[in-house]
Amino acid sequence: MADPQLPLDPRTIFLLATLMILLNGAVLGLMHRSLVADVQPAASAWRIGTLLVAMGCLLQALQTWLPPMLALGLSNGLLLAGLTGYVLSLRLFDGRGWHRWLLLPTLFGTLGVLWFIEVQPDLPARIVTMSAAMCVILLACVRELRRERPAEAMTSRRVLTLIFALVALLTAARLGITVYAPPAGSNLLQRMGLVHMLALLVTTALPVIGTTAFVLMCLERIRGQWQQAASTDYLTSLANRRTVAEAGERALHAARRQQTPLAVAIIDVDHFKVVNDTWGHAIGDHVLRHLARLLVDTARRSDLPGRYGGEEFVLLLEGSDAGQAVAAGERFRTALAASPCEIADAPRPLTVSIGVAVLDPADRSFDDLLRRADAALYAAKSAGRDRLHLAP
Ligand SMILES: Nc1nc2c(ncn2[C@@H]2O[C@H](COP(=O)(O)OP(=O)(O)OP(=O)(O)O)[C@@H](O)[C@H]2O)c(=O)[nH]1
Repeated sequence: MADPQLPLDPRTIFLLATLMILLNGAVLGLMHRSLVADVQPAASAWRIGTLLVAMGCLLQALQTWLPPMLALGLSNGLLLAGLTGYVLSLRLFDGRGWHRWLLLPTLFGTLGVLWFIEVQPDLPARIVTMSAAMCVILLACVRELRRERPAEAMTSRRVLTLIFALVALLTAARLGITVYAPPAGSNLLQRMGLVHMLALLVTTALPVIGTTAFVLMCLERIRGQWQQAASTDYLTSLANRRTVAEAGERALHAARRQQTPLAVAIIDVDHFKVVNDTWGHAIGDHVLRHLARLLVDTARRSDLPGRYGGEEFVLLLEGSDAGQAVAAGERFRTALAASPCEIADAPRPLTVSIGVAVLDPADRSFDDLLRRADAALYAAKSAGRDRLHLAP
């Protein structure tokens, strides 16, 4: 029966919550196959967590018809285990795994609740135990969410952090109020105060709102992966041709505006066909990755190394004049001479030819600058390879 003092009957809240949580979990289940493989384990753990919370809510709703051990002990245990599923899900989302310490708050909370039902019936102590265990798990979720990768700033992740932090805060408030003004009687459903009611509402809303935020987090991860795939070269992970062209165009406008120098170097491996023909395409790929690593290692932080296609690399040198650009190219040639690539268990010397061009008032676009660097590269090849040429 509805308590006339309360705006909502707690049993109705629990039943509605169970339904909403199950529907929300079902949406996540339907989406499962559309998620990329690396977020699927996290999504599965989230779904299991959601299912456990839903079962916990259902038992809470049915508590007047069930023995207290079953209704309260099991439902509280299921709620805590479900929330632990969320911690595990967030760990899996970031590539971390299961840890047995994760089970401790659920064990402590469930055993505590059972103790204060069967051995020493005490409603305030039960609420304090359950709230304390919940707070620990919710704060563990906040902690996991705050370990954001710097390159992956996600709005949905911050929203989810806020949701978990808010529920933790309300649960802590419920704990505090229970300590200072313990509720009388033994049945919380019939004696629920406003803070208890609010904490209950927010806790039951958590799986619903949280699942939406979690789905958005998965989608943001997928979008990031697509952007990464579209802007980088699959073999070397360097910026691809399109990214370099876009960055080059932006750099050209900035250089014109700020009257700063800009240069570009095109680097081409000498006789690369021989590598492929002698050792096969896989070794050729290995050589290209070796060169890409060296290029990254020798470039300054402000330079953009990229793969322009085939055995051709490019280095965008913002703020570099002719002297600095030539020095950057020679630095790479020297590094390559000092680090021959390991092929078939032996170091094989490789050489490159480099064409460098510095921005000129006559260049109308980044393409013009590249064309001059390409002509300089051609001159370097024609002059016998293993050298750098600066475009006139
Ligand atoms: N392994 C591998 N080979 C590639 C890739 N892209 C292009 N190539 C090979 O790169 C070679 C380029 O050969 P060429 O254009 O004749 O140039 P080269 O042998 O380096 O000769 P020069 O540039 O004139 O010194 C070809 O054998 C291509 O098959 C790739 O992604 N992986």
